[in-house]
Amino acid sequence: EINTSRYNEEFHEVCKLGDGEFGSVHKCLHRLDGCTYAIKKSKTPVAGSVYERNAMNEVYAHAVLGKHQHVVRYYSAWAEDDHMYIQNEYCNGGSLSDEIEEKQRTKKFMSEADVKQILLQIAQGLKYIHSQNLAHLDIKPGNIFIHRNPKVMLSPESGLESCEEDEELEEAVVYKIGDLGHVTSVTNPTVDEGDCRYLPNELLQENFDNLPKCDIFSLGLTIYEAAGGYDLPKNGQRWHAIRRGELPPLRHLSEEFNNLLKSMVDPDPSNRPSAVGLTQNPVLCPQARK
Ligand SMILES: Cn1cc(CCO)c2c3c(c(-c4ccccc4Cl)cc21)C(=O)NC3=O
Repeated sequence: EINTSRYNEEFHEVCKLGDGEFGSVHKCLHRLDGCTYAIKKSKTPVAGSVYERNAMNEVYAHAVLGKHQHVVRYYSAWAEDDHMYIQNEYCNGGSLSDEIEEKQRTKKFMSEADVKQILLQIAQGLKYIHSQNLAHLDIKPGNIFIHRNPKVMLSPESGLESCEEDEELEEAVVYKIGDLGHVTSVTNPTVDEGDCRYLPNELLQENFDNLPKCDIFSLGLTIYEAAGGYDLPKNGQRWHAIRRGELPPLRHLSEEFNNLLKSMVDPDPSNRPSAVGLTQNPVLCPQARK
């Protein structure tokens, strides 16, 4: 028939998850496999525009970044009725931005242990993205999605606990890097920078020599904000002070953790830890995980 649409045929639209100038994202139930997905619907970008390149970057990046526990999984993308659709893994816990707003509303800070967990998990996601010679370039709370696994009670006699010693046990709360619309190659970048609140100065000066360290800078400010470092400035004196490495220490966090955050936003990218360095940093995990 004329109005056959893969979107409507294959999926039942449950609810809207968000929208913006990019288009809209819905929580959708796949009629056949019974699984829930997040599907972004956006207007077909004008051929040759930066929007088209971003749209293609996003799909290429997802295709290259197959399956990783800390990167939102991609399933499919298609075009129909003058729109583009991308079908991703649905994360049921909202975004880190939602969680930060919740903490600000209830006047509760995240504990140092909580923010260390987020930092370690996202560093693992960045380690994977950077190992594929890609950089994300838009790391921020709104692009980190949360998935909460049901509590699986493994009683010892059940023998269900992981038989493989080194099997990555499903974590109760999993943080995942999403929105790959700004992802670009580290070696021959076509940079369309993300949200200026989280970007290092060198990127705005169009110095693309060390894009992975731009992600580290953005992650540092993301964690600083999650730890209760108030809303970050978009410009002005405070914006420049942070880019001079002046990050006011957070009193409820340890000195060593404050120093780690400070090193992540160092004005000199070479002084910032790499994603690999972060995943091995004893401050984040006493027994440094692999
Ligand atoms: C606004 N919004 C809310 C959510 C659910 C969080 O609990 C969400 C998701 C995604 C995305 C998304 C971002 C960028 C590109 C494509 C998608 Cl589907 C947007 C999302 C995505 O890829 N997976 C999501 O769960």
